[in-house]
Parts: sequence; C-alpha cells; structure tokens
Amino acid sequence: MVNHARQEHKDQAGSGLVIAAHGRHYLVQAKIDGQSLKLQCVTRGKKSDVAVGDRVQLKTTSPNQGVIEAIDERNSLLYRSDQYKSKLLAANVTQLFIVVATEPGFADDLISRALVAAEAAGVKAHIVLNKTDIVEALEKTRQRLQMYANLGYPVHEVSARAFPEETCATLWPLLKGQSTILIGQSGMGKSSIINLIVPDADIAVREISAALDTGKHTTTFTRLYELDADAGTPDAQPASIIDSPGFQEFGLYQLSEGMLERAFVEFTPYLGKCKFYNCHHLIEPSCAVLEAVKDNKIASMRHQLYVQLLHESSQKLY
Ligand SMILES: Nc1nc2c(ncn2[C@@H]2O[C@H](COP(=O)(O)OP(=O)(O)OP(=O)(O)O)[C@@H](O)[C@H]2O)c(=O)[nH]1
Ligand SMILES: [Zn+2]
Repeated sequence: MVNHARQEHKDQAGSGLVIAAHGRHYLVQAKIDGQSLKLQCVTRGKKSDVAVGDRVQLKTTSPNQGVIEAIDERNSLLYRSDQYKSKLLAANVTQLFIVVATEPGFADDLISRALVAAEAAGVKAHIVLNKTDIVEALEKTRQRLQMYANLGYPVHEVSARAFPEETCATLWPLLKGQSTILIGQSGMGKSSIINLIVPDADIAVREISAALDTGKHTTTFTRLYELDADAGTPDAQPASIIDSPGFQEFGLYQLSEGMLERAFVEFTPYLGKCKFYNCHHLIEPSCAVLEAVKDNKIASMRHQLYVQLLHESSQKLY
C-alpha cells in the first residue's frame, strides 16, 4: 500500500513556511504547483538549522512529506544557547512579546535575558502584562515593570481571562503586519492570549502534534499561526504569531562581549567613554559604565546580569 502510493507520487519542487518544529521534524505550510498544503519535512543529512518562521525551498517525497533543500535568507534569527549548543527559537520575527503577569511572580532575570536576545537579533521587544484583574498585585507589578518602560520597552496591560475583548483590542493593532513571537514563563497566561488571538489554536496544535508525532507533549514545540487580520480588506496585512514553549532558562552563551554591551541599551551613552578602550566594565578604574551604576543611572540588577552573561559567554564550548 505504502509502496504503491510512493510509486505513483512524482517528486515536485516548491516553497513553504516552517510552521512547527519538533526535534528535526518540521511542518511546512507549502505551495506546490499552486496548491496550498501542509507537509511533514525533514532536512538533508543531520542538519538541524531550520527554525519556525523560516521560508524554505523543498521537494516532496510523498503526497504529504518532503525534504527541505534550502533556507531562504533570514531577516532575523532569535536563539538561545547553553555551554554546549545553541537552540533556534524563531526566524524572521519582527517583534518579541514577553508575557508577564501580576501573579505568579516573574523573574527579572528572564525578562532581561529576553530583552538582550531581542536587541542582539535586531528585533523590537514589548512587555505584555497579563492578569491586571488581580488588582491586589497590580501596583507592585507596575512599579517593577517601570524599569523596563524607562529603558524604552513598551508595556501593555491586558487581562486575557477577565477582559478578553479589551485584550484583543489592545493586541490586534500591535500584531498587524508583524511577525510576533510570544515568550513567557509558565503560568503567565501565554496560552490564554494565543487562544484569544487564534481561536482555533487548540485544533491546530492537535493537528501539528499528530503530523509531527510529538505524542502527548504538545507544549514542547514552537508553532506559528498565520493571522489573517482583515483578510480581504484593502489594508489587509499579513501577520503571524509564534507560540514558544514556556521556559525556565534562557542561556545566551553565544553572545560576544561586543554584542552584549550593545544589547544593554542603557549602556549606550557610556560606551567609548571608559579610560581603557577595551574596558570590560567589570572592575576597571574610570569605567564610565561602572560610574553610571554608582550614580543609579544604570540599574545594578541589569549590570549584574551583564557580568553574568559575560561570564557565560566565556564558558562557551562550541
Ligand atoms: N486572573 C487571571 N487569570 C488568568 C488570566 N489569563 C490567564 N489566567 C490563568 O492563568 C493560568 C495560566 O494560564 P495559561 O494561559 O495556561 O498560561 P501559560 O503562560 O500558557 O502557562 P503554561 O501553559 O504553563 O506555559 C490559568 O489558570 C489561566 O486561567 C487573566 O487575565 N486573569
Ligand atoms: Zn567600562
């Protein structure tokens, strides 16, 4: 039966958009011979450098399977890494939404790491504060987020569960014409937000896990939903939203010292003003960055993270 189908199938070339990744298996929304279809794809050999959001060239190997032959040039690439290897998060995104909530508490360390990753990738970052209906914790959370607002990162307040319509009204204009990745710690309400924006997301996830054979671990893969905002209207703009699995760690071992100092936006006015031209901003005398920390112009929490990330980048083994 399988052989028979294979004999009848004629390999065809086409292009597509990677909408989900699980290990080295990818689901690609492809256009073959003018027809739109979803293909389960692998890469040639052991390559695993494909990311969700990549535009790819492919060849079909059966009516619903294909091989990725080439990756089109990317506009952006977000990734994280540990000591041993890096892990692609998403390609071609134009903005990153970090979802936090009034409750449970979030980690500033993770927010700043995500902001640094976004800066390094040239991607605009926004913070989405969910669960504003939990009023007891709202003021305190706003105060905590003020630090990021002061750095120029927009903070948007929503409540996916208590005020779904208002939440959509806040988020839709921001998503229009953009390719957005949502990240957040577990429990912040990222899935609730995705379900509001993409009402049939659950069905799509089931389809994808069946196609990629992910078993029960449906939340362990990254997936992209195409949004047809105002489809058919004159100002329709293609948009997509990427849901990435909750994470507890966000390693950035791949970033060089030069990339790091530039990824902390508040360091910018001080760069080049240190006594030593190759200053690491760690313990050096007459360091403009350290002086700014002392004068509370740079939050010491952020400088500590810079020190930690610099340390991590020197531990990189690959
Ligand atoms: N009070 C309140 N609760 C919310 C809101 N949005 C989501 N929740 C609740 O917060 C919990 C976590 O929401 P999820 O959407 O599953 O969160 P998540 O970030 O996707 O978490 P993981 O699935 O663990 O990654 C659920 O019990 C939601 O019902 C909100 O606006 N207000
Ligand atoms: Zn310095």
